[in-house]
Amino acid sequence: MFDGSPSENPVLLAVDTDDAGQARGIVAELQDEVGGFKLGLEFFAAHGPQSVRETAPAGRRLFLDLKLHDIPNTVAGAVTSAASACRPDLLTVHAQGGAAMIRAARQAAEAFGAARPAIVAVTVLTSLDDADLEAMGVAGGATDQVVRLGRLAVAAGADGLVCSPKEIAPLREALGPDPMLVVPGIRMAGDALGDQKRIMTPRDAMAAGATYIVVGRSITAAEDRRAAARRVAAEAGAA
Ligand SMILES: O=C(O)c1cc(=O)[nH]c(=O)n1[C@@H]1O[C@H](COP(=O)(O)O)[C@@H](O)[C@H]1O
Repeated sequence: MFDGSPSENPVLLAVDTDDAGQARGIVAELQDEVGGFKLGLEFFAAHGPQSVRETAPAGRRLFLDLKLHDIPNTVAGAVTSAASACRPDLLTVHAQGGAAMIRAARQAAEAFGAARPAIVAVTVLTSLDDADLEAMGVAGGATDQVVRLGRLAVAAGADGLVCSPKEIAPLREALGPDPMLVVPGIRMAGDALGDQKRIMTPRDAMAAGATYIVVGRSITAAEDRRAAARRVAAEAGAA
């Protein structure tokens, strides 16, 4: 299976668009600057799995971000369908789906043998802060909740976790060096936050122990995307 070992370039570029031509253009322009590409719900809902496969370049990681969150049987079926159709290296589920759901996702992935996708569990979205969690009945703040969900997800068979950069250190302390930590909520100094609330720079996130960083608008919204991608990759320590 995809082992998640960091290669020279830990930057996964989030290609968030419903325009297939634009997505292909971004991939063609930046495939030498990043370690892989994330295609998510916006693209998948518009164009489906075949187009995901056609857009992902060979030799780069494909992160299929569908954030599956349903009963175990349904998630297992969705993992099977998505893995067959798209052959992703990484596939997301929501940790809040619970242990049985994560176990079912992992079991479904195992059927693909050595080529199986890594199951990565999203803990607490980076667009939420402590007040948002409190409003949803989660007391104790984002860090506690991320560590709680992270322990549960890894014990249930998740290969890795999605967390904000703020929780990398507490997760490493709780779970050690093994779980793959896939980290969005990345901004270069001075960039607009947009809807993100728990953020850090590429340099700080990598120094804290991220395996991969997920970067979208800091690169895709830049006037010169290639230069922006190079700056992010250089900060992240890419060779
Ligand atoms: O699962 C994710 O990738 C994800 C989880 C999360 O908690 N926060 C988050 O921003 N993401 C994704 O990471 C990307 C961040 O994009 P930018 O904010 O443009 O860098 C988006 O594609 C989000 O879907």
